[in-house]
Amino acid sequence: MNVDIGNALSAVAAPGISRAALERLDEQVADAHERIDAGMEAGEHGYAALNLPNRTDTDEIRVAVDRVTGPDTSAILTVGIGGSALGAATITDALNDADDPEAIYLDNVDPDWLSATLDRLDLETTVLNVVSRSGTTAETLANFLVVRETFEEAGVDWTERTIVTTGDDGPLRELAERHNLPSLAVPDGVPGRFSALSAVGLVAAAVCGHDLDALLRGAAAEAETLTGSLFECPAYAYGATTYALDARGARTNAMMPYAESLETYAEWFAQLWAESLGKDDLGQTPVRALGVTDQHSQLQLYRAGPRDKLVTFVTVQETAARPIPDTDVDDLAYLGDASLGDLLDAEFEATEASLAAAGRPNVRIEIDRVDEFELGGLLYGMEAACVLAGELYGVNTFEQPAVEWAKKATRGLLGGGEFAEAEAVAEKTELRVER
Ligand SMILES: O=P(O)(O)OC[C@H]1O[C@H](O)[C@H](O)[C@@H](O)[C@@H]1O
Repeated sequence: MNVDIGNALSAVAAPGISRAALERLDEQVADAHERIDAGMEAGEHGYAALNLPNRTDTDEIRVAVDRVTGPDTSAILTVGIGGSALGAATITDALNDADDPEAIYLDNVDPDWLSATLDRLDLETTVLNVVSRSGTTAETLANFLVVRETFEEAGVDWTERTIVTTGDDGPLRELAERHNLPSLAVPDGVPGRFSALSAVGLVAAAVCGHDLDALLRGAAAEAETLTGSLFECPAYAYGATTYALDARGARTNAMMPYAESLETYAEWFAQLWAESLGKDDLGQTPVRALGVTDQHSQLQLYRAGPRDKLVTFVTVQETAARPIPDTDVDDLAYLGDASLGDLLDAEFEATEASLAAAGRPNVRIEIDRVDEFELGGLLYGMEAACVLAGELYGVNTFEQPAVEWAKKATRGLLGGGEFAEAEAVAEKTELRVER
């Protein structure tokens, strides 16, 4: 990926960063890089994720997947949530076409939606992919139990078509062993939201026939760029710029890919950014947007609302050729000389310029096309950017203790143990207005 931070400079935007401040920040980037490099070298928790391009065994994934797939595989149903769903979903949503098995992600426990999803699937030809790093996440295990029962009720042997990815121990690991299911391990030291380039993110891609090695090659090429300077490393340029802009008031980061196929990528980015950096009263709020759709929904606010935002564009250089047909309506004649890709490009350039003209900071991330290689680079680059930003903020990038509170409260409410957090739920302050 390439990154253009020109529109984040204070010469263009407010908030913005001056060239001199960038030079000073680059010294901090050099120190942070040393720390990251040492963490990678030692395989330390979290930093180990940046070693995945050279560590993930794609043959092992393919062998496991071969045990549950066949030429008639019509769908892959992934049961997982957060980091155990969003990386895989980003990849299959970006790369799948109509001929590939449908990739579905059960990352919610909404009973209406779950039932409707299961009702429309041909379970005989559906692969079940259960993913949980901890093996204990209530939503994932509850959904799995419901799905398993649905298979049984339909007379379909779920053990023949289920693949599990989980940690070395825990309830899911036990279940995989008891039923002799093909199973893969979440690699040591890799938090869920950094695991897209491991079995966690790649099983669904393998079932859908995508080139896992090209994904990893793209990530490895991005890893090669990690050096001690933001001026030489696109990932660090992005991480350092977002950090600097946040410190200067851009508290929100709107991730806006200009490709429908990258909509889920913005969701993945939101978890990466929020859970990694949102601690100690610090962190930039990620917002999901989509070009061009959200030009007609959110752009007004981004251009004229409070000066508390950075807009991050992701643009794709090559898109499919799809000419716009000629028309005899005079006012629309200009469209006939263009393709939909030309229109998309023009809309992106106009939006980027409109923000700059209003002095609103924005950053452009460019990828050549939406394919395995480029996507691997984008995912890796954003992870490295996040790790760098975490170093600059001085937070513990790889934990998410604040999420635990609600997990305990939920468990307590369902009778799964004594938790003080559950009692706090009953103490809610009310000021109700009823119809
Ligand atoms: O993979 P799992 O252990 O099931 O965890 C799934 C997700 O749930 C948690 O609540 C964390 O906040 C996420 O970081 C994690 O990705």
